[in-house]
Amino acid sequence: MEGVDHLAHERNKAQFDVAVMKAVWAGSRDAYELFHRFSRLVANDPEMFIPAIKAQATEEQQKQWLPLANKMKIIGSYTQTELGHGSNVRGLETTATFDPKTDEFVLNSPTLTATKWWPGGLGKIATHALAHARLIIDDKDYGVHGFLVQLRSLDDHLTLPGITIGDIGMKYGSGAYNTMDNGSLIFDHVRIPRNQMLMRLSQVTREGKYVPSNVPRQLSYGTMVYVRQKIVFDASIALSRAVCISTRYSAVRRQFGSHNGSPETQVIDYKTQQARLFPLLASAYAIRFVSEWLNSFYKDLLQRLEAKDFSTLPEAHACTAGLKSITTSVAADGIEECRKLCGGHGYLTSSGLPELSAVYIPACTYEGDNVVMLLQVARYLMKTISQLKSGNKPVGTTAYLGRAEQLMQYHSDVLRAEDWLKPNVVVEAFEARAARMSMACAQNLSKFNNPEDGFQELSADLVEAATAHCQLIIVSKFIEKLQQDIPGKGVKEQLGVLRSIYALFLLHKHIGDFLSTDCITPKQGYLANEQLRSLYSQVRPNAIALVDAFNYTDHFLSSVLGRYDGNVYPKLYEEAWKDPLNDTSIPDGFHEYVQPMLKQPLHHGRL
Ligand SMILES: CCCCCCCC(=O)SCCNC(=O)CCNC(=O)[C@H](O)C(C)(C)COP(=O)(O)OP(=O)(O)OC[C@H]1O[C@@H](n2cnc3c(N)ncnc32)[C@H](O)[C@@H]1OP(=O)(O)O
Ligand SMILES: Cc1cc2nc3c(=O)[nH]c(=O)nc-3n(C[C@H](O)[C@H](O)[C@H](O)COP(=O)(O)OP(=O)(O)OC[C@H]3O[C@@H](n4cnc5c(N)ncnc54)[C@H](O)[C@@H]3O)c2cc1C
Repeated sequence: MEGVDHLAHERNKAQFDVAVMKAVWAGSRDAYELFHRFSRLVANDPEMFIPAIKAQATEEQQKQWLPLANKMKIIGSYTQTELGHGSNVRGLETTATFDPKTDEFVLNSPTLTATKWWPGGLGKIATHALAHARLIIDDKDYGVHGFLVQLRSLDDHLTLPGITIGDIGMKYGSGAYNTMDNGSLIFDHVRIPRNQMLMRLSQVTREGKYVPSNVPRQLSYGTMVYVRQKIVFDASIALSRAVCISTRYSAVRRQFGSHNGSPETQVIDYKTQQARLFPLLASAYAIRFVSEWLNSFYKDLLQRLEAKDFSTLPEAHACTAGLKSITTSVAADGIEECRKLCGGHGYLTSSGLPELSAVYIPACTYEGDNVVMLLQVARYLMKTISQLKSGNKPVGTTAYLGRAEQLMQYHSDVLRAEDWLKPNVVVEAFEARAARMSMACAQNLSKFNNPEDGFQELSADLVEAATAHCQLIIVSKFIEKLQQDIPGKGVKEQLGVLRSIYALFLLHKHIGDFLSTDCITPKQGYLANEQLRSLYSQVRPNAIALVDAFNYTDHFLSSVLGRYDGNVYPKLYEEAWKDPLNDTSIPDGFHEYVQPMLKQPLHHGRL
């Protein structure tokens, strides 16, 4: 019935102050930015074009281009990936050759695989590209740099001479990413003025002299680092949306369990449903808190870069790359699990889950393929370990590697299930696991004469070590979050339950790592799982309130299953009738194609 809150009985069970939890969830961002962030998932380009100009253009170039971009007088596309290269930026083939006679660069796509391919906005709407191309001066290749290129006339939007542009076609399912004109672009000797090479980091003089960057060349990758830390925040939005839908629906859905006419059992009360759903609920909170930390870490990096302090740049790259990888994988897999948690109705478009999945899953690929990103983390870990011998004391997120010797001797002293509720017990186990996995890789790498051969041979193990490292970061930041002052009745207690669920779920899922590195005993692993079950029972009465704390409107969720009022069945039925297929009783084509078959005479009893 309209206006009735079918989940009121669930909301009344809450054991904490929901208003405070809403503020904890929103953190430093207001509701607008939460919405704005998610809506940008499919409108990605101003997302990158403008930050890239800020990161790579001189003050003078920024003065010229930023006002135009900010006021949408030009529409830019971050045009890096090509048909033949996306992950390997240094392998890009587009060229920008300096012509000293005319003081111009000539942009060209020398091969088919040099075709720019994927950039958002490029296909139909962008008027300008921030094109990444190999800088060539006097036949010398100086590597990939950024160039601002006008693609279309600002009068009639037609493509300019030498520019061939198209959309790359339909993408995955009917998902919202088909509203994004990811495009293709071929340059045929297109000339641009020299001052349209972004020259904050390195320059080309009028005489054609290359002035190399006096800062780490990787700063030219700065926009990707910026977006990767944003993507971690986006992962918390996408996952929490799916968890909100499936939690509310799990409380509405009843199946089996009726005795003598009693109501059937709410599926949220099944331990299997809890074991699948509650770790995702905990993960949404975990990702939100690590994204807050990462955002502050990134802001600190920017301040340091302003002061030419590059000390945290390698760690910032490793953290943004690794956390982007881990959190997008968890969110993408979690959205699919939430669809399954909703049974058949989860597969309906009106559940909001298929669309959410279709629009979200490329996050595991764009802004850095998730495996390639974890390999970057692995390189960073191996480098950190190789520097231990020279007395280098790791700090920050690798500080635990400075205690690697001690961690190699670690054995968990967990005796009872509740010992796993102690944050220090958990962190030690996760540090020992991560340290031992990285040290084992470093040990094995040292057996190879050619370190690069070793790295390739061991890359699967290295990815697992990088995963362990990133999961340690997320667990640690969740624990740190709860060391802050958090007011409100029961709020910290509930977050403590989620923190333990997040960590012990990971321990259970990756029990092989913990056992094979001899960090814990099988018995201690069993006790962790025992404790998980008890934790799920503690979440159960608070589950609806914990997803209410995301503060999402029904409009934002766009899900019949995730409605705040839980009034699912009437609305499911109502939605179905909105489908144009139900505008007529007899479907199009029936008379032409089906009826003739039905009318066919029977021959000897056979059609
Ligand atoms: C809502 C959001 C919507 C987003 C829409 C999607 C938009 C996009 O997809 S835009 C295109 C994104 N493309 C990518 O992310 C490409 C991924 N590839 C890369 O970033 C690079 O090719 C990468 C890092 C894998 C390799 O770079 P490469 O220059 O070959 O470096 P590599 O040789 O591996 O490492 C050299 C050094 O640079 C360091 N380094 C590499 N990248 C970075 C970085 N970004 N910052 C700092 N240091 C870096 C390495 O750690 C290494 O350090 P050290 O020498 O100390 O070991
Ligand atoms: C929806 C969407 C939007 C995008 N928007 C943009 C945009 O706006 N601008 C832009 O420039 N680009 C954009 N891209 C492109 C995107 O950045 C690239 O697709 C992404 O970086 C992955 O690169 P790739 O396609 O070359 O994958 P590949 O690297 O070819 O990956 C293929 C497989 O090879 C593996 N692999 C690759 N290298 C290694 C290695 N060294 N070791 C082990 N395994 C490896 C990968 O793990 C993966 O399994 C977008 C892509 C998508 C899907």
